[in-house]
Amino acid sequence: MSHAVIIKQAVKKYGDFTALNGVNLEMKPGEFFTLLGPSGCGKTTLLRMIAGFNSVDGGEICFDDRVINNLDAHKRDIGMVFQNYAIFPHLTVAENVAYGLKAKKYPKDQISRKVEEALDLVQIKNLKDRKPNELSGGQQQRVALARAFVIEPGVLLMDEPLSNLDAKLRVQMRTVIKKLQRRLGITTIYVTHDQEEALAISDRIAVMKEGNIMQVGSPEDIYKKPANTFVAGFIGVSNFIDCEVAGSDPANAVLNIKGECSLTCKLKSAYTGKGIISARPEQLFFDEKEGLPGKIVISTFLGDFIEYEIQLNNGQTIQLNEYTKDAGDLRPDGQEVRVNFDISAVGVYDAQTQEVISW
Ligand SMILES: Nc1ncnc2c1ncn2[C@@H]1O[C@H](COP(=O)(O)OP(=O)(O)OP(=O)(O)O)[C@@H](O)[C@H]1O
Repeated sequence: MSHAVIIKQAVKKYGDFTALNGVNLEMKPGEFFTLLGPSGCGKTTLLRMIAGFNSVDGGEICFDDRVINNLDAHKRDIGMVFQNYAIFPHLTVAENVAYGLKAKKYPKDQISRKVEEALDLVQIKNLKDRKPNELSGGQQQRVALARAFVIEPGVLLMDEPLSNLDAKLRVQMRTVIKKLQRRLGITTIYVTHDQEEALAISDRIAVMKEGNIMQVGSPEDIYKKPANTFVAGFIGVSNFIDCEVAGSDPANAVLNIKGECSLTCKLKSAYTGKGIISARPEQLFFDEKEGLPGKIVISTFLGDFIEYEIQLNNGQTIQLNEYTKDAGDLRPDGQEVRVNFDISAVGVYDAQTQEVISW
């Protein structure tokens, strides 16, 4: 049965260095949950704590309502898939997949049936008698996957399982993993530093930075409503535009962008001071009358959209994407333009705390 995984105030220290700084997370049974963040933010450390390979220096790791801090890794009801596959080189594909079932002393006929089913699910039944060195990277990762889920663990842990594959195979394999997870319904915790992969594969994502959780949400939430400028900058592309916020009345706050443009928006609460507007390239558009004045530095035709790099008169460089089907003729480099956006669609952040303040 799939477990809920609950992390309460988890702390990990390596000497003086704090790798996890009181992390709280709750993964629901059957959920595909991704830990996403730049290199060194603590993703693998947290995954290894859940697996039982890292000790817990503070807080609790729970499967359902059971604290498992001190439970041995092999008693935790987990399956694990690593970046480097970690399949046994001297065993055939079928023997690799059967390994965990043998250890659990399943009867022989059940083992061969389960192995057949697992190999069928990852579509490598025809390779069952091969040794790992006779397989491609993608095929080896399918073996590792089958070996992990065949034992029907309550939680499946995956640490950058696709990062050794080439770009095309990575995209194929993430669909294989997603479909498989949906079908099996095993709670899955997936580590990656690739934001596109995280958006594509997850039910929910926790974005991490320096041992802290910056935001938890669905891929759509995280992309459309970043809680802070770190998430806005890490997931997709964001243009950050400085402004002054006069928001003593939060229902009618006025944003002033270097005297060139004044906008009103709704804030969560009263705030007056320096602000940052974060707008996605596709949220910006050309406006003949209003908006921020600037000049096109370079235009790049990319098929389905055109990417414009624009230098604003206030000195900032921004990126505006226009979908080809909505665009007129390609605008030439050097053209003077005005750039506008719908203030209710973009995020406004407190320049000091970097947290979102707009409604
Ligand atoms: N055994 C260790 N001893 C000392 N420091 C460690 C140890 N393991 C990890 N760290 C440090 O803890 C921090 C978090 O490491 P971790 O491997 O969890 O990061 P990560 O987010 O998984 O990064 P990556 O994407 O590069 O794998 C890093 O700064 C790392 O140098």
